[in-house]
Amino acid sequence: MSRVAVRVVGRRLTGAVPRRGLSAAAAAQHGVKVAVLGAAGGIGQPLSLLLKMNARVSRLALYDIARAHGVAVDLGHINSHASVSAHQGANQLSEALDGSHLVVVPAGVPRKPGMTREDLFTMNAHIVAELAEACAITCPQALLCIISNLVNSMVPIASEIFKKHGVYDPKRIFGVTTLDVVRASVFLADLKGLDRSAVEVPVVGGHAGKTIIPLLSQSLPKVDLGQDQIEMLTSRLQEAGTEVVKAKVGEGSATLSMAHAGARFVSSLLEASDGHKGLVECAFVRSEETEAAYLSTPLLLGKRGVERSMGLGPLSSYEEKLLLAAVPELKAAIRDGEEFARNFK
Ligand SMILES: NC(=O)c1ccc[n+]([C@@H]2O[C@H](COP(=O)([O-])OP(=O)(O)OC[C@H]3O[C@@H](n4cnc5c(N)ncnc54)[C@H](O)[C@@H]3O)[C@@H](O)[C@H]2O)c1
Ligand SMILES: O=C(O)C[C@H](O)C(=O)O
Repeated sequence: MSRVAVRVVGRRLTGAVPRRGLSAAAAAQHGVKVAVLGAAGGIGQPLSLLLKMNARVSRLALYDIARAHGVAVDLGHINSHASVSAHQGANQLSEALDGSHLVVVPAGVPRKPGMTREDLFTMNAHIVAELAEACAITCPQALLCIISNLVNSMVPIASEIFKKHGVYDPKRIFGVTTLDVVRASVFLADLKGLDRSAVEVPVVGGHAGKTIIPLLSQSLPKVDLGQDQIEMLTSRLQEAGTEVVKAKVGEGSATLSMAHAGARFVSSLLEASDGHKGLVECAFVRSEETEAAYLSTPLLLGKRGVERSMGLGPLSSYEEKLLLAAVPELKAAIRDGEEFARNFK
């Protein structure tokens, strides 16, 4: 939930601590390999660029069904630490994944105006299931970060595929919802004239329409808002993806802000894997908080992925109502994903 590392006291997050860098020598020693699946896409390219600049990444494997070579050669000319390799086409997927510590998946089809994220289910379910299966076979211990929509269904699909292969660890499979947190911070900061980089709003639930729930009552710093402002911010956040889709008039959905959000999430995971304490990010994971088997909540990150969920915290009555409305929608999306995975292959 926080771009800077945060200290955790109970479930409250207080005080920023400096983010520590890593020397190239230390990074080489750590030898962290990150694979990007869908690396030549609208998100994949800027995300790969940001990961190329991350000192914790020493090997960056770029996989796509097309155009991976060009992107890899281009990024390979940047004089940052990570080496870059290209893997193009299904027969090169396992070499991309081999030895990966973290796999990030922006592969899939984006929305066009008039579509919902649910409309992407069928196309992206096949893509995510195939990629998850390859991960379960080749790098079952890797942290798996799924960006592809519908996130609310894709995480259950990947989880079921891992279960089929007997390698499921719920602490390692994430639906990336960081863009919601980033947007909520911007929208709140702009409304109140605050420094955008100094505002954090936890966003829970899922990543589609009414399942996106900003917990404005738990913002840092605490901000006084009228009910009309809370409702305006909530509905803007729930429609923010559509705002971008409309603005791009048929050229896809959010890519640059998503790349930033994805790079932030990966960076937090790598930092926590490296032993840094107190890092909290929201993500869509296996959950016991509600009747929905998967939910986005703030998560304390540790060496092996999720250390523990920080829970939902004290909700306002409005936030409780939002959650109540989201749970049936989440359960349906999760059921669709699980059903798809059961019938896969
Ligand atoms: N989680 C979020 O917050 C969030 C935000 C924005 C977009 N998204 C989603 O991310 C996905 C990608 O968006 P985009 O704008 O980058 O789309 P894009 O079409 O620009 O890129 C997708 C890439 O995936 C590749 N691809 C397709 N099938 C593949 C396969 N089987 N294996 C590997 N690569 C494959 C394509 O070749 C393409 O390069 C969409 O589903 C979109 O809805 C999620
Ligand atoms: O809205 C979309 O389709 C893409 C993404 O989920 C977003 O929130 O921008």
